[in-house]
Amino acid sequence: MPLFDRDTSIFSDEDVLREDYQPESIQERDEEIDTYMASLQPVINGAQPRNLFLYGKAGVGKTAVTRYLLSHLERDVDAYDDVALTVVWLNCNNLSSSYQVAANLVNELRPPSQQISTTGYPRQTVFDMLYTELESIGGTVLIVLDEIDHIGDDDGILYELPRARANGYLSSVKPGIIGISNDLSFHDSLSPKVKDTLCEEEVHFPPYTAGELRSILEQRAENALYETAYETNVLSLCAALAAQDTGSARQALDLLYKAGDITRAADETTIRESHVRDAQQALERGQIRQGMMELTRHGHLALAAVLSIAISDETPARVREIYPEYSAIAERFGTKPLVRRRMHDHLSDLAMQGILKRYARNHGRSGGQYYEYDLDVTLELALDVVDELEDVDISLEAVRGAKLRGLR
Ligand SMILES: Nc1ncnc2c1ncn2[C@@H]1O[C@H](COP(=O)(O)OP(=O)(O)OP(=O)(O)O)[C@@H](O)[C@H]1O
Repeated sequence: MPLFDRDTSIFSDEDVLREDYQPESIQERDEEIDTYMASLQPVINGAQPRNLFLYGKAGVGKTAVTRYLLSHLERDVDAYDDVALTVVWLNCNNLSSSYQVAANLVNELRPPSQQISTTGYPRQTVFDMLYTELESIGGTVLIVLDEIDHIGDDDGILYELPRARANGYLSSVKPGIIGISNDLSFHDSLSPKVKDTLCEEEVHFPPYTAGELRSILEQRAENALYETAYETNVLSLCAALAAQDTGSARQALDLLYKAGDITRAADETTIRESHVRDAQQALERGQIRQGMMELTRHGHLALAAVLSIAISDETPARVREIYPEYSAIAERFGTKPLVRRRMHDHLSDLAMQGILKRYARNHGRSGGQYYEYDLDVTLELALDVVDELEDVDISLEAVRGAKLRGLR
């Protein structure tokens, strides 16, 4: 008897639920697609492309829609002899300057044997190399810069590249930039010059509603799961949970995939609501674990302080109550405590990551505001995760100690 055998009851093609799967059609984004297509129209007309800025939170379809439209555009330009389109994708994660973006673009355009070092050249040299590469391609070149917000303040390339033709650096190529960002504040932080150029056209992708997520899930489930693999309300539940939390299609798809996994692991043949709820907990745990793993030492210490206060049932707690606990734990583990304000920065970061919850309170008549913090996840979950993090940071030992005290 084989050790492994094929899945015959849950997944007919589980790859369809994976992150990198490109759906053949896009659901529920008609308005955004209309605006997007209008912005791409000059390309098929053989004109200079417009620059485009797409923004919206994670998982709301920016990449999926871009891939879908650009693959159609690449196919459709074939019908016109006078348009040659090249699409270049660059993820700007970890690229924090125009120089780095330009150098990485050069490498995207060059064969592996002619790659350049991404440091050490004068800025203009790298830009000149980029212009040379673009000229050698010719035609229309659409440059998709995903996670463009990583470029930060050093955003000159977003102005210079689209203007390169007008400024005489390029002649045989028509470049256009498609910038994608899930940092909603990036748009406001752009300099007016860059904003005018890059944001010539803008498409905002709002979070999905439960109904929209349901139709995205229906389309995927049809190809990914056997017809009898799930109870009817399962898709609605995944859609509702994701809509209440983030409005992200990625989250909804992850929930369904995980629920299928849990069902399969339990040797059952039908995904039910309880599997979705278990999946939600498992994913949440995974996220918290990831968030905790990535904390700095002082992040761990600040979290340890809140956890130990939560164990004594004294949360929400004010910063001035958390600070002595934090300092005591830090000293116990041989780390010099930060000043209160800096520890507070760590508490804010933990709140941003969804590990802590922050409440702004007002001092009665005297005015002024102060903050209180509490766990944003159940104490049980946080402690379980901490228990699993055997090798993380010694500071979390403090929490284990507190846990034992609490149990006594
Ligand atoms: N309208 C849609 N129709 C079908 N599938 C979709 C739709 N929107 C999103 N998806 C799917 O959801 C997942 C996440 O979408 P996508 O990667 O496009 O999000 P994003 O907005 O680019 O997120 P991020 O900013 O994190 O990169 C992908 O698997 C994608 O195929």
